Amino acid sequence: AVVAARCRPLSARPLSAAAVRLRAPHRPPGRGEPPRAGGGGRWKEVAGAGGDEEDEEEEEDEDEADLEELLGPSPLALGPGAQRVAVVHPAVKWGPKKPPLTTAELQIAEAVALIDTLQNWTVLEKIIIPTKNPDKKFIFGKGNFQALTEKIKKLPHVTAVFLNVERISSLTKKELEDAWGVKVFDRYTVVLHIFRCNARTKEAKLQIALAEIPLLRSNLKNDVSRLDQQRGGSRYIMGSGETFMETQNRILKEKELKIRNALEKLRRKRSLLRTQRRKREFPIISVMGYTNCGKTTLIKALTGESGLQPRDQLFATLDITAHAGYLPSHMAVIYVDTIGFLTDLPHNLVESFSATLEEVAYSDLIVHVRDITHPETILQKATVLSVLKNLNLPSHLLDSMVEVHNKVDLIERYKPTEENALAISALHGHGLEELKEEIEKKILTATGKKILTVNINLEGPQLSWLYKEATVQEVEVMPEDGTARVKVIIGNSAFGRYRNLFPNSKIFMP
Ligand SMILES: Nc1nc2c(ncn2[C@@H]2O[C@H](COP(=O)(O)OP(=O)(O)OP(=O)(O)O)[C@@H](O)[C@H]2O)c(=O)[nH]1
Ligand SMILES: [Mg+2]
Repeated sequence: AVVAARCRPLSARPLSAAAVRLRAPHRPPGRGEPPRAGGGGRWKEVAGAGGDEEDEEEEEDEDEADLEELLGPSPLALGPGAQRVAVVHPAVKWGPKKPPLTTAELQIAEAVALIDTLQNWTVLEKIIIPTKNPDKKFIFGKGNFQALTEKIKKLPHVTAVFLNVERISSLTKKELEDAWGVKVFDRYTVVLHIFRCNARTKEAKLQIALAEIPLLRSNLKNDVSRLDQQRGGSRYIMGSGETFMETQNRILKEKELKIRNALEKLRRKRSLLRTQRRKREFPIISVMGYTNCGKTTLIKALTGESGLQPRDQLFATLDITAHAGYLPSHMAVIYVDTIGFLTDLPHNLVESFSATLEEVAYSDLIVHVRDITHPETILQKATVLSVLKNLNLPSHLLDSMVEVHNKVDLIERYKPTEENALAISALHGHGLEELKEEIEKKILTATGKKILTVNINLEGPQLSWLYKEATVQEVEVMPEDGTARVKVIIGNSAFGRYRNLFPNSKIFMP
């Protein structure tokens, strides 16, 4: 079912609590102790980072006021109004600019999917227009542009044109709007609008505000050149010695700095969270993939967490969230849900979210989910891999990545062609046991943990030591001689210490 977020201006929505501290629902689990039995523990990121709570609260109130100012209504917000859209796709049919691995039809289908994501926007018309070089100012050749203009003018119900290019300059936008008599949006504006509709946490909102700065800057340039023409030269603001352009630029720069600082602050708290996760030694698994491939659905299936909301919508998830689950040997792990990728996602937008993605570098394993039913699944894979490559992740993370082919319930007798790929249906729960086994294998390698059985004397301190320092899975008591066989998951260093402390304990390696 489509549960699209209703788009309201930012200011109308209350700011959510800062998303920073990792806290289990009831009490924080001790080391090696799973977050909650049964595989459904919900991990929330909530305000405050521990330590001196009162000071923090005061500081937070101040921050809150600052943030509210930064996150005030944006001049670029498109507003909640309905739009009836003509999607225009400039198609390069030949030459070096022709995109590989896709067709104009598939590209326009994705553009339509982006528009469909917005609740009260509808696509009335899809137009593919050939062009040699979509990067040119007017995108189309003269003849094609005229034909297109006539076509658009004959569509009286259309209120906006979505020009499926990464970005158009505000000057071009204005000229096109004048020629067509309707609003014109590029991919950047549409994706930004979707992000704005879906942003829930402060961090996501700040990232969007940051992504807007380059747009505001280029708008400013045009406003100023228009003003200059109107005013015929008097460019200084009285007495300040600063031109209008300089003042506005300074204000933008200050705003950008404030946003970056606020983000930095949130991130510092997040790194604390990371240390906490590390301390508890829960392996971290980042679930990544193209938007709408089923990441959230998979995490929901793996953790049994009912609060997660997968949606048939692009960019449903904008915030990184952590969720606890269990592997077959009862090892507790944390799955991290991430923002989805998109081909030709405007560069600035990716950049503003890349700090969020940098978190991935701290995980122990990446699971790459693919929607194998999507006609562009190969292009999507290439996009995801190229973004991952640009994140400068440690090479062992890229090498150990688990590739998952999702939605196989929609294809009869699906068999992956890629070696090592696992076929699953996150929605129907097929293939999840095999996936968990595979994840466990890789996690054990990545974290240097071992699963082994040790023989202990029940009268000695071994058992309580193991409970404290490792994850105890099974205890089989031998009443006749007062010993027990204990199956544990244990890290390398703990294992070394165990051997030193209890040299006589018998160890059975698997
Ligand atoms: N048929 C089928 N549909 C699935 C499966 N997994 C996910 N879906 C559907 O695909 C859509 C997207 O699922 P999500 O889990 O929200 O995808 P996501 O990757 O988290 O998407 P974003 O957060 O928007 O990037 C939803 O409508 C899901 O019900 C599957 O195994 N089979
Ligand atoms: Mg999601």
